[in-house]
Amino acid sequence: MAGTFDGNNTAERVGYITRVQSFSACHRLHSSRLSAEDNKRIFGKCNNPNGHGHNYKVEVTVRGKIDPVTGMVMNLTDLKRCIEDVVMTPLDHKNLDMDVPYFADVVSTTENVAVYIWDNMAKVLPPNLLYEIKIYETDKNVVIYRGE
Ligand SMILES: Nc1nc2c(c(=O)[nH]1)N=C([C@H](O)[C@H](O)COP(=O)(O)OP(=O)(O)OP(=O)(O)O)CN2
Ligand SMILES: [Zn+2]
Repeated sequence: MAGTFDGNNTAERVGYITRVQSFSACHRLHSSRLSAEDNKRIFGKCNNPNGHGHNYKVEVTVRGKIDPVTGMVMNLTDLKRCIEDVVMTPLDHKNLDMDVPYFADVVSTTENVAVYIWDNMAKVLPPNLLYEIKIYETDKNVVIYRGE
């Protein structure tokens, strides 16, 4: 009958789900490809030799079909475990430049932290599900990376 609600099970629906996680880390913005003068000029106070810290907030968003049986794009409990492995274990309470081998020669900007998280989340999630990594370095500095 026209207008009768038949649920949403006949149409394919796409949803976006996000898990939010915070971690604390310190870092220094410094490039081995730049002179000391250029590092100071470009990175300013963030080039302080002894570093500085942030309470980062990361939002991991996956995009996919809402399974008509489970009602889920993916189980958020599984997403939580992936974030624990990819974000919390390697990054929380760490010196990004010294404790995370990836950043030994990659400047630990929030853009590059987002790329690091993207690349490693993509390895542990089902194919083509990862949509966006959004990081709040501070309340005012926000970076989005979508794998491009
Ligand atoms: N493109 C980028 N620029 C900067 C990054 C970055 O990751 N990508 N990071 C920094 C520093 O890490 C720095 O800690 C940010 O400092 P600041 O802007 O001072 O942070 P606040 O939001 O706390 O600033 P206030 O305006 O003083 O509150 C710099 N640039
Ligand atoms: Zn910083």
